[in-house]
Amino acid sequence: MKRKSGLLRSQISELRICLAWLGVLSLALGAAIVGQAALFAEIVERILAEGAVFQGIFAPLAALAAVMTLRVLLSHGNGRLGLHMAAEAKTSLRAKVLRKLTGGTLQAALDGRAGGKVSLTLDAVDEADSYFSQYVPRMMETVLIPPILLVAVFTQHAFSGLIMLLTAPFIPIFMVLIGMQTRKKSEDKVEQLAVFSGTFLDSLQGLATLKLFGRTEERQREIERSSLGFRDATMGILRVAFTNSLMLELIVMLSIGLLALELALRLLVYRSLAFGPAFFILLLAPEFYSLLKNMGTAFHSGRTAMGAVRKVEELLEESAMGQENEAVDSGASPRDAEVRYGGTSRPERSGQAGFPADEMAWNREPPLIELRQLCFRYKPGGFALAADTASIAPRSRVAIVGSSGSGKTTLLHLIAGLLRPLSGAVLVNGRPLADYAEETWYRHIGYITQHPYIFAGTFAENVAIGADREVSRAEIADAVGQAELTGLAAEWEYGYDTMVGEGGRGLSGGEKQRLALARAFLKRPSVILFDEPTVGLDLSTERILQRSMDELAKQATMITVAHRLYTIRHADLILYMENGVLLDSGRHEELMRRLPQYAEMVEVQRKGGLQ
Ligand SMILES: Nc1ncnc2c1ncn2[C@@H]1O[C@H](COP(=O)(O)OP(=O)(O)OP(=O)(O)O)[C@@H](O)[C@H]1O
Repeated sequence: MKRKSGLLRSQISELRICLAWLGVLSLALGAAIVGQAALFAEIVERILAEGAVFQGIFAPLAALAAVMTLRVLLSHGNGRLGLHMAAEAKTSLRAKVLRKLTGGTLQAALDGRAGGKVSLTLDAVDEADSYFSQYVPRMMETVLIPPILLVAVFTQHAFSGLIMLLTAPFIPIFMVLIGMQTRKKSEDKVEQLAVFSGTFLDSLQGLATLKLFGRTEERQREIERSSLGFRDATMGILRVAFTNSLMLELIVMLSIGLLALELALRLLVYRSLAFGPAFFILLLAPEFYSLLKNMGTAFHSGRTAMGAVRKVEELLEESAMGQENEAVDSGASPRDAEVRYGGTSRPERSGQAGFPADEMAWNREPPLIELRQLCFRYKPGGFALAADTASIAPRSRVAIVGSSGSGKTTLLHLIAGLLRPLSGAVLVNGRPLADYAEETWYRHIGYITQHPYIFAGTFAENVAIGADREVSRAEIADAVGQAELTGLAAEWEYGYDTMVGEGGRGLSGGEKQRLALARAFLKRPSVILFDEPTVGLDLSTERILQRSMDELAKQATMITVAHRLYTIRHADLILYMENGVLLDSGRHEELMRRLPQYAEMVEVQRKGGLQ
């Protein structure tokens, strides 16, 4: 068994009380098993040896019924406790994962595959179930009950006890051997399953493309191949598992057989043992071995669960480390740490000055935003961004420009606080952004991306998330009107109550952006980040977008990743990015004069007719 992970240890320590109860129940269960065997042996001995009738065995029979009932109740209690522990542990693990995923930066959320994270949150956490519902209770039973049974046997007949003591280790040893044999096969199976699901999902997502290129049959064969691979891997494991359980049964049978032979010889040939104790030992032997066998089964589920918990732990460690580095580098405060770490205070970070959550009190008045020696990397050795200095005045219109991949979106995300710089800072009203509480900052920010997120819900609900308060239908209608979307909703049968997003009706790219605008009208942020569409929208949508942006910009600072010459020329400040470096900043005329790359870009855009 692998070393117990820190996360597992902390989960177990959270469940200390349940574990203590589990111990008490297991001890009582051990006593009940011994009592049941003793009473049963007593009754049989009275009937066979003493020829007792019903009156003679009434008392032990009643006691046996009571002990058996108690045993059932104790087993049930153990099961319930296991399930309770599993539920508690899963809730706590899932909460930890979700807190990390939602409390972290955009960067942490972007790292790795989305599917992997979903699988981690749902599947891996579910797999941890068997550790608490199976492995822990079975282990507790195996550690506590067999010694009780052994002591009981030793008190009756030491030699039989010795046989049980010597044969017992064969079962765990055999289990370990099976584990070693199936480990590689299980890993193969998981890999085959990943390949199979991957191929299947890819094919589904790209069905249209595959059809257009006439590649469906080829893909079908590939799916077939990977599904057969998965089947073979599963069958391989089942083959080993069946053979091994046969072997295991054989070991148990041989051990019990050996014990029975020894007892029979003592009883009948040497006559050195009475019937009662011999029968009692024979009743306890199957219980003893079956407990050890159960431990073997639990061992396997425990092993899988430990792997799953390890995966969860890696995710937690990864994001914790990433966030800590970023936060320390950017001089984040403990208050910030509290927001990002989901309330976990870190002792090594105390001593820095903290700021109250409502510190950002600019009362909807746009703040002064400054960039100071900003450095950022997604990954070591990868794309690097450097922005020395720039000052964004309140209510100004800023255009971030540059060629594709030059880092415009990255800079926008850094300004938004969605990414945290490795060094340097984004100053908001003279104070590093990291000093402010996340929720407070985001309350003042509006971000209109090229692909706004539309969640499954009604159209009205989708607009309403723009506000951080309860909003009336009239307010929603007003915002929708300002984004010039009223006509669209009016066409639908259920109007504002029409379901949109996943499972509902679809929206075009332009409609989605206007919905994002409606959200912004509802929120009225003092800083608006806008990722201008790269593809040309139709003329009427373009105009609506322009009018809406102009309206929103009256009371806000507008920072746009700009592609249209109109936006660029009318900007108060243009930030020109090249290969991740903020090369120059200034107004259109200034840059035209002193930055040949900029003049060239403008020329290309002009020729492209993007005005
Ligand atoms: N999550 C990420 N992880 C690693 N690298 C990334 C990530 N996002 C972007 N990059 C890389 O960072 C660089 C800058 O990307 P960015 O999206 O900021 O460019 P851009 O100027 O906005 O491009 P475009 O105009 O094409 O949208 C690119 O080389 C991109 O591949």
